[in-house]
Amino acid sequence: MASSIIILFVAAATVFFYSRRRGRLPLPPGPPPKFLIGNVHQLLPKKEPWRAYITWAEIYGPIFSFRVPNRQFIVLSSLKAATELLDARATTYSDRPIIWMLELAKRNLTLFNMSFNHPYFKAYRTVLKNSLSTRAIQNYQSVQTEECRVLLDSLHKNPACFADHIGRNAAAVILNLAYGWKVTGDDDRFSTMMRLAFESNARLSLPGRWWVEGMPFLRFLPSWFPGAGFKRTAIDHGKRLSITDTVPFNWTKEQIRSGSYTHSFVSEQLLPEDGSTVSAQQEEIIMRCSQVIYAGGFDTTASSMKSFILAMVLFPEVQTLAQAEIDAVVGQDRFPTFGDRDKLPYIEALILELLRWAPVAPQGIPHHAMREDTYEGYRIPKGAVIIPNLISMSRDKEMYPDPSVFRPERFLGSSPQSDPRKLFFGFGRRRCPGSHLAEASLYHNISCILAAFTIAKPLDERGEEFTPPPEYETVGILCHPKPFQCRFIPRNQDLLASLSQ
Ligand code: HEM
Repeated sequence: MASSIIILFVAAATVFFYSRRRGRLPLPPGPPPKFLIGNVHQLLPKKEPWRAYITWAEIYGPIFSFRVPNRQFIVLSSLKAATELLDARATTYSDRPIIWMLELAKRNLTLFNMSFNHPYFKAYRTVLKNSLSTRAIQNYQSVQTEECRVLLDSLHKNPACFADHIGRNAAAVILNLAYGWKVTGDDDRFSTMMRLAFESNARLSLPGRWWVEGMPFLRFLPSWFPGAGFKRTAIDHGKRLSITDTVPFNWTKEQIRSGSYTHSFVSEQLLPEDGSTVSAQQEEIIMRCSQVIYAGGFDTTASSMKSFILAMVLFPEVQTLAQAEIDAVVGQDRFPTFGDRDKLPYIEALILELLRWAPVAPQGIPHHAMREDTYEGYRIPKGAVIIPNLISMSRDKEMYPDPSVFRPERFLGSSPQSDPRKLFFGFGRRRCPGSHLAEASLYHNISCILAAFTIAKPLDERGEEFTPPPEYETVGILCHPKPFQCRFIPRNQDLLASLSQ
């Protein structure tokens, strides 16, 4: 009896001592906060807090912290810190912070914002993992091939609007894949609806834009109250977003009912091969998955494709090597196909370099610490927002020497540099489920564009080439190259003529 009491006492003392010690650990270093507002005044420019993270990472190292106003942020700027925490301790770090504007808009059930503990979370991830696996996405190669031909034809006929053609291509592939919907023109009904919804979502989730994110008690203000306009904004945008829940999904259901439908993610899920009935709950999960396929796959792929065009303008020697590989393997009398992919290692390395050189989401998507943790002598408080600072990782000189140079050779040879897929598709249980589809789309579009055209610097009014500046703008959490000019010089007129046949 006495020995049990002693053991209990020692155990309790150890727990007490340990928790005290943990409590005493400091937060990671960071810029000194101001009394009430924290570091909000230093997160500039407001739309692009990741620019401040680059500077702070240089000053404070691979793990630093800041506060906005009473929300604690921890920023991970090295692959080591990100994988040791977000991958290796995934059960602690796979939640998402609450975005109050999305809560107010009643958008908390989309996968991007859904809590790791939500009963639907696992089901969502399983559906997406299975339907976007390397094997499953082969079903969509014909859609990607067909839409790539439309893209090449548009680039040939109207090269000045290349960014619009790229956007249309990304939307067309995703809408066809998700719902079996064929985009027909520039004012396509579903493309427009989804784009507007996407803009609403980006606006509501803009980091640093809304006071309520740092002072959640503001959400209790009645919407008529002076200064509570943010609540009305959330509700208005929420209505616009909710249309995308039902309209495309019900359209596909209607097509299935009529007996004439195109194979898509939704049709495949609603008509299981074993003939089993889909419950109302499963139907809701399928509907929400189809929505995140669009939300996750549209702007990301479009951004990467625009960065590819920019990279080819800025690094013509890479383009020459890539075209030489395509000519040697594929020849000049047909376009590359998915079947050629394994035989085009330089193109594969070019795609990896594209993911690294131009991170689509420079600050990733924030994670959330579900319990208190310690790392490298620092305390990570429960509830902290964890930012994977992908932009700084992409510029890590030890991992990627000469980081601003676009050099696919980094990923070739006997000692390739660190695989950027470990970073740029995210971490832990929130890792991007669309990575295989994204890479397949990039491969097909990039190899076909390089087979068809040489992308060249634009000409000024004197007919001389000039170099467009590599400038980026941020929309929500995603980055795009700012509009720039370039030329698409046809390499093979016969091949291009075959597109119109
Ligand atoms: C170049 C293309 C793409 C890039 C760079 C990219 C990158 C990312 C990143 C960094 C995350 C956050 C992971 C994390 O929280 O740690 C993410 C999440 C996600 N991505 Fe992608 N992605 C791309 C394409 C796609 C595509 C094509 C789809 C769908 C077809 C997709 C669907 C998603 C979804 C649904 C999530 C949320 C996962 C969750 O919260 O559990 N992405 N992506």
